[in-house]
Amino acid sequence: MSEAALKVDAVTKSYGSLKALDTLSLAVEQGEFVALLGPNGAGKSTLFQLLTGLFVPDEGAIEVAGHDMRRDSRAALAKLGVVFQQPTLDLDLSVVANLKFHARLHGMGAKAKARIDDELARIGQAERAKDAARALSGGNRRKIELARALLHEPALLLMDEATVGLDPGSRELLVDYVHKLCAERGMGVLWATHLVDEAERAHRVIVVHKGQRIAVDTPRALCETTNTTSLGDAFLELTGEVPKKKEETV
Ligand SMILES: Nc1ncnc2c1ncn2[C@@H]1O[C@H](COP(=O)(O)OP(=O)(O)OP(=O)(O)O)[C@@H](O)[C@H]1O
Repeated sequence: MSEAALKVDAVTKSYGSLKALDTLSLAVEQGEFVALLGPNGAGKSTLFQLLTGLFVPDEGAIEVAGHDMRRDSRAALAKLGVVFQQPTLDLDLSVVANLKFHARLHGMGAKAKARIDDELARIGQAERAKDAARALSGGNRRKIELARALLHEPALLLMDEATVGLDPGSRELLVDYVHKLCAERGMGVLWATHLVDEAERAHRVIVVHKGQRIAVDTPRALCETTNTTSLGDAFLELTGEVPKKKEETV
């Protein structure tokens, strides 16, 4: 069997007496789109901080494409692409300069230019290459962040609430594009969200609540086991929390 894009084995992380993650295990196979669905405070951000090497787990292990995050973090991180919830482009730099900076961080050398041109063209942003990032809409900035995350051809793409703040059209486009990436490139995707409609087309959905994995299955199987007819109702049944379908303005 081929190597998993991601393996998380019984990971625990506490802040003082609060267990933000409690012996959480999950896997993402190559070419698989896995949605990590949980209400605010479920522990999704904490998990992503561990997956990106910002913090280490108190217990448990993480492997990216066969590389242990603790023992071989450089190799593990080289196989990882990330789009964070918070914008991370330098708005004063051009689109292409933002991407070149990332390419240098990954030591991409001479092949960087071709990879940048290719990813920008695929995501429909080639003609914006020389524009300042500041001149782009929120949806287009997110596309540039995604193109950047793909430059070094990661085995695993992490999307951390990556649609927050986007209009419904841009949200849908991003979800579609990432599904296509899984199918065409065989990349594993872990898509963290609190929005149930973004998880509906996932190959598998992992429901997390209060730091624990409470269910993992296909959307259809989650409905069957909870005797419900929609993923939203299954989520309510499993967590007791009313699911969110779209960004709510406060
Ligand atoms: N630095 C911290 N110090 C103390 N508690 C924290 C810290 N970061 C997170 N927590 C707590 O840990 C729990 C999990 O938080 P986390 O941010 O990982 O959840 P989340 O699912 O990503 O939610 P959100 O979408 O609101 O960020 C919450 O109860 C949160 O209050």
